[in-house]
Amino acid sequence: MTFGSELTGREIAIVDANAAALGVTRKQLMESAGNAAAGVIRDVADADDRIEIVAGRGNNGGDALVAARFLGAYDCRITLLGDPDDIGTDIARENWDALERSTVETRTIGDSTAFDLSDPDVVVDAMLGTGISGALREPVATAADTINAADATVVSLDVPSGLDAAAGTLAEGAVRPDRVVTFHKPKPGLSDLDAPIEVADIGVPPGAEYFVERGDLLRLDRPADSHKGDFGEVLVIGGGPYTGAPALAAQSALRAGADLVRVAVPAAIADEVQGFSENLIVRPFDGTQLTAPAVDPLLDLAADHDSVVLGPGLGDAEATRSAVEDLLADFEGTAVVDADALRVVPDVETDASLICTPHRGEFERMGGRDATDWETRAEHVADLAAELGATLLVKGPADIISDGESTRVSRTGNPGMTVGGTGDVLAGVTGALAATLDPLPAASLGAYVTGRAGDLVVEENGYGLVATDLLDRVPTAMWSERP
Ligand SMILES: NC(=O)C1=CN([C@@H]2O[C@H](COP(=O)(O)OP(=O)(O)OC[C@H]3O[C@@H](n4cnc5c(N)ncnc54)[C@H](O)[C@@H]3O)[C@@H](O)[C@H]2O)[C@@H](O)CC1
Ligand SMILES: [K+]
Repeated sequence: MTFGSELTGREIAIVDANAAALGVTRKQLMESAGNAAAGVIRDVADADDRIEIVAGRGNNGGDALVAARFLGAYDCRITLLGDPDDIGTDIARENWDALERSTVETRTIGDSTAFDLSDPDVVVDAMLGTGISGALREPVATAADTINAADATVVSLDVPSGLDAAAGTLAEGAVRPDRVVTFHKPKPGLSDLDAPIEVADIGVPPGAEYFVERGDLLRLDRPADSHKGDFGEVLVIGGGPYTGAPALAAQSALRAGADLVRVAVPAAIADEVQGFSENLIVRPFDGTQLTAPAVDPLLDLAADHDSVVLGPGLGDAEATRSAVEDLLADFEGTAVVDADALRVVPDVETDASLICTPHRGEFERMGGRDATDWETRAEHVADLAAELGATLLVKGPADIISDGESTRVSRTGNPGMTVGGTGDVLAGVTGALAATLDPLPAASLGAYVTGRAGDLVVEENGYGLVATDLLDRVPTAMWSERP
């Protein structure tokens, strides 16, 4: 299991979009949800019972419209709260249209004063599901009061209307059901209810929570009222024997949306690094490579950033290795650790939250066990992540991401990306994402976005990709394919 045992509103949207990316449309899921709901309703209803289905204009209502088709043998009436023209989604509207052409009795009520129930035995509450926002508005509020006052068995679909599944709290006047049939997984707040809860399997494809897919992009948010600083400041520490790597990581962090990126490199190469781009803010430290005297000033600088990318181009000199060790030992923030800096991770005690980005060889040098198939390797990645207390992103044809508790697999990317420098791009992108997201989603999206950027390059140009090609595809991969 990769997501939690309960899904919040955003996670449901992610799983739903990932299911679509894996070939199972939301309409198919709605069909299964409606069918499962009808099964529970048949369970509570006698053959000659009168069933009132109260549907809202969102997909929660859509589920009930499907259920009504499966309940053709019953004396069943559907009430749509609001105007059919205002039905919020195509799939709910298609199901409404289908019902209207059928023999099922339908009516629409827009005005709360007109809401009534005709003494039903069973009421199906499908006014609001996980799409609720704020306090109950009319006509839902009055309908909920009427349903709560009715002498009928109330079955809520997915959640009782009025339960805010993001917060796990009940709005005032929420429906008080006798039974709940919830779809795919329990939602926060359901376990606090008195009513029995059934979880219906609606055919979400296995893998929708495991694979990192397009739906995961829904974790990215850039609201219109954003301020400078909301998307984080990133410090890249690298360079010495190599100059291009830290510059590439820093530019990638900028492309991935960080507000500000500083790149700390040895003074001897500062001009050369600056020469790669006028967008870079270079912060030199003394010397030709990272050594002990730079550690304290770098720790001070790092404390002012939301995340650090440590490693690109540092090289493997002994003095650098022990400086990296000292740096990590005293750092308490979030760091993406890449390249030669990875060597010290198994031996270092740190309070920092680390995201390590080894390729397979580096993973084995860190103590990870190899495997010929990626499913087994995924277990080994989880084992080492748990042992190290770090998040690992192990690069390969399928990137495996684990924090020891949850494991994800990203399948974007292509053989053209074995070229030098793509690892620096991944580290920079992940560093930018880690400035605002938790380590596991940051690393998962870092892998997905960098791989997808590489796929976009290859789709356009064919193979012969170089790492700098990825830079301007990073924003495209992040934003233009967001569901
Ligand atoms: N994987 C999924 O995401 C699936 C979701 N399904 C269903 O889809 C539901 C979510 O659908 P939607 O996202 O369309 O949202 P909902 O159907 O839960 O609610 C959206 C509607 O409620 C109105 N509304 C929101 N807050 C209100 C308030 N406080 N007072 C009165 N009206 C309010 C909105 O204007 C909108 O018309 C789930 O609960 C579930 O029943 C199922 O079809 C199966 C698959
Ligand atoms: K409901």
